[in-house]
Amino acid sequence: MPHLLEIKNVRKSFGHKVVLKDVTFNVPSGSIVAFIGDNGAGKSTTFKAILGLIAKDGGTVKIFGEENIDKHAKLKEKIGVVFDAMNLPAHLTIKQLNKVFEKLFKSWDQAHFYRLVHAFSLPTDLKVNKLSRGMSMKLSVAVALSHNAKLLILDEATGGLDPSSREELLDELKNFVSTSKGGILLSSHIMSDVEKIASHVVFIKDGEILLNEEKDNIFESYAIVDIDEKQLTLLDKDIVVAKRTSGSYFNVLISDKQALPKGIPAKTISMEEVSVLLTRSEK
Ligand SMILES: Nc1ncnc2c1ncn2[C@@H]1O[C@H](COP(=O)(O)OP(=O)(O)OP(=O)(O)O)[C@@H](O)[C@H]1O
Repeated sequence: MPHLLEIKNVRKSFGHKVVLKDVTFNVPSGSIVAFIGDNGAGKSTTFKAILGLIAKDGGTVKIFGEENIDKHAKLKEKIGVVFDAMNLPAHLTIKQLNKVFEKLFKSWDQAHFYRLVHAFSLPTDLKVNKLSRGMSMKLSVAVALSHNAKLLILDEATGGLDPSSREELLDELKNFVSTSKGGILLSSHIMSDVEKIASHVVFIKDGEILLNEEKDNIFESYAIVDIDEKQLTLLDKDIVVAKRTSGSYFNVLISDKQALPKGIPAKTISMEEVSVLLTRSEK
């Protein structure tokens, strides 16, 4: 079975600025892939290239095995999208929106939509332009989750939400994947969210994928070691994922703690530390 989403060697430049360099990764069914990178790393540009909102310079994007999803209206409905600045009709209330989406989507699930609206504590009689930023975000996610999508593409969907709303939303995303066998690609700067729900993590820096790995594998096999130059020479180069100089020491992310030479202790790691080390690593 093809992956829900396959991105292969996608390239994009704006003028002379190369923004995406051979970006390659997949979203398998049943997975939640966290797309992580600093501001300006290329996450939104990748999302736009996936959705055909910008023309890519090269590479392929396959959604549900199809390269030109635009030609398949039925399949397009199976994608739920949440972008930072969503344009939901400003002068409609949630109740009115429900009616619009009922007509727009063949598989609109009103009961599910209202369940989410209540779970997210959203007011049904307030116009969209009177909702707070966090409320609008939750509404966008409720919409994306209510038309029987198989693939969700969420750009910063939990940013700006209070901790309890984030928890609620993450639970709904997990619920979506386990009940629909769908998949989610989400970008996030909140590493605690990534630790909680991601099955895979893809790190991007300056338009280049630095690491594409199953999350559990990172916690089981990866480690960060603080070592001096002499110890660095003892490390098997194949296990060095990223390296950063810190005074006379090196912080090194390695992919196999079993392969560490004796006497070099491995620290337990958090996704936050992995992310910082990867994004600040030297070439
Ligand atoms: N239309 C455009 N024209 C020129 N440069 C652009 C355009 N869109 C994006 N860029 C540049 O591409 C790079 C990647 O931007 P992108 O929005 O993809 O980053 P991001 O990873 O989503 O960042 P953030 O975490 O801040 O949302 C940035 O350097 C940005 O300035």
